[in-house]
Amino acid sequence: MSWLFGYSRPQQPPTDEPPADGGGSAAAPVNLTKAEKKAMESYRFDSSALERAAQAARELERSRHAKDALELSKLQESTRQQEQMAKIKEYEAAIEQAKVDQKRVDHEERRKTLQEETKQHQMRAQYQDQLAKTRYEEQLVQHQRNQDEILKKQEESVAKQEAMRRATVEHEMELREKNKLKAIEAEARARAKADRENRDITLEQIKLKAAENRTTILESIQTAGSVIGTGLNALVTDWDKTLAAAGGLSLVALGVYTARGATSVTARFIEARIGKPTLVNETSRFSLLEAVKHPILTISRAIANFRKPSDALAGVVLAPTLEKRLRDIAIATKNTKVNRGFYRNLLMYGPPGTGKTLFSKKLAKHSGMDYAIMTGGDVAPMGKHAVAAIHKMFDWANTSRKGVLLFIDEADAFLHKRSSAQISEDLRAALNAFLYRTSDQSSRIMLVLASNTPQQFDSAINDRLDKMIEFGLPGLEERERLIRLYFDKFVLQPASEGKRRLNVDQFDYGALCANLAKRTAGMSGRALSKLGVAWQAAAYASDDGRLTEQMCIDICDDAVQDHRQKMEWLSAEEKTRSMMPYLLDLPPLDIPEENIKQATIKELPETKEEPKVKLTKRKNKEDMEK
Ligand SMILES: Nc1ncnc2c1ncn2[C@@H]1O[C@H](COP(=O)(O)OP(=O)(O)OP(=O)(O)O)[C@@H](O)[C@H]1O
Repeated sequence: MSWLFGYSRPQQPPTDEPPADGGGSAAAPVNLTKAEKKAMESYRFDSSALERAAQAARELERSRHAKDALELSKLQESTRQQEQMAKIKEYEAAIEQAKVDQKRVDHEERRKTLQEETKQHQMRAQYQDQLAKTRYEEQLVQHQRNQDEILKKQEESVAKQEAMRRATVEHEMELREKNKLKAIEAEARARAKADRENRDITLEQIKLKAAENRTTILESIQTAGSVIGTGLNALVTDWDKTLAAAGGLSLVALGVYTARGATSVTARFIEARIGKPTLVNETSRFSLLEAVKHPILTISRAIANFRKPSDALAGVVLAPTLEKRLRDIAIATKNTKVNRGFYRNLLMYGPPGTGKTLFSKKLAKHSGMDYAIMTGGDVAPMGKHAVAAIHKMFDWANTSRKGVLLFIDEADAFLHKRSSAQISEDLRAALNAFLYRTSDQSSRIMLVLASNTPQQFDSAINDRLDKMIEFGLPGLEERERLIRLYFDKFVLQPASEGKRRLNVDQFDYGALCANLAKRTAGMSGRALSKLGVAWQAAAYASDDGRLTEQMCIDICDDAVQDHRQKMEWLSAEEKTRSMMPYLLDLPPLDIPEENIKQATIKELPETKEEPKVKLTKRKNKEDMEK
């Protein structure tokens, strides 16, 4: 509409000239100054615009497009209004956005404050906690101190009471003693007085008794003398009677002595054959008593004995060099048996569970001998009966036709040095008896001693030994063979039989055994055999009776940990004594094999000196020094 009022047109500058239309009514005074004119201009109403508007309105009214123009102008106006509205909306949106931003900032600020507050709270709580802990600890210490004091006081009081009690008892005893003495004295005095008073009567009685005794004895002597005299007279006069009496007496004496000797010989003979001596724990020898007690076992043993002699090293896993030595010994022993030669005495030494007993049994079986196992530790508890038991055992062994391999486990327990202060009189006597029975080479008894500490043997025992064999802990290869052996025996065989509830997962058994061999460094053959038993037990214990590879590894790791714990429990002295110096400092599980077996026993001890242990192959010196 602006054009209506003439806004759209350029405004004409006010001119100084008078308007042409002769609007003379408003004609300006001619002689006005410029400032006056300007002041007047501001009060003047310019009607030309109105006139122009009226003119335009008239023209418009006359125009054919007046309506359209009006519509157009309305449209333009509404468009402009909408634009304004949109701008207002934009402004409002911007204001809302600003409010949201403000809120976010406020929220952020509040969150930070909250965080800070939480932190402060936490710190305060921690501090308070610390304070409480310190206070509690102080209280505990105080409490402990109080307890100690109470305990001390109690102890003192108990000690005082005890002292008082003892003093009372002593006093009581003293009084009792005094009373007793007084009573005895009074009694003695009374008796003396009574004796003194009855002296005459007593003397009379004694005299009468003595006279009676004398008469009785004289009469008996007279009677006996007359009887014997008559008998002797008759004997001397009759010579036949004399001879018969002498013969009878001699025969009676002979009969008594013969019966006594025969009874003891028969008893010893029967004892030696029927039962096994008390000292022998286990034997392969047939005995009547054992056959009655365990008939099935005896029959199965007898059947096994009739079979071909087994290999001495079957089922025994050892290092190749040791295996070769033992094979030579087995062959020599067998030939000795065949040729009825003299057996050689052996000493097997080394850590426990390395196969000493196992090999000895196999050796006896292989050579066709009987074996008998006794334990050195059984001798000491027998006390003074030990000597008789040792003699009995040797007597029993000597009666064997096949020959006996006498295996003495833990031999050091009773074959100690005689000079040792620890050895008792009974044990010394037992050792002497043993030395006496083994002084000569025997074609009946092969002595095999096993010990973890042979350095303690008496020198005379060392003198009796012909061969000494060291059984070391199994190396990597031997461990692998052992694990294979026991995995097969305790897991694969029962699983393949199918009779028992045992299944094994499918995996590479060989690889597993090799892996486990690496993990079990330092473990003995016995420990590895127990591993096999543990696998079997784990399979039976599982829900489906299935043994997995992981189970095998876990059980093995457990066993290794247990083994390490056991080794740590051993005192250093025990480790040295039991010839396991390489266990003084156990290597970590992943240490390579060659670094583990760093030490071996080099020298057997001299008789008097303490064992000399030489550590060789020190590859990881630092580890050992630790
Ligand atoms: N070298 C080995 N080969 C196969 N099995 C072995 C070996 N060493 C030990 N074992 C297993 O350990 C068990 C115990 O071994 P053995 O009784 O022979 O040991 P040891 O050396 O006599 O021990 P200790 O000194 O404690 O008497 C054996 O029955 C066997 O199952």
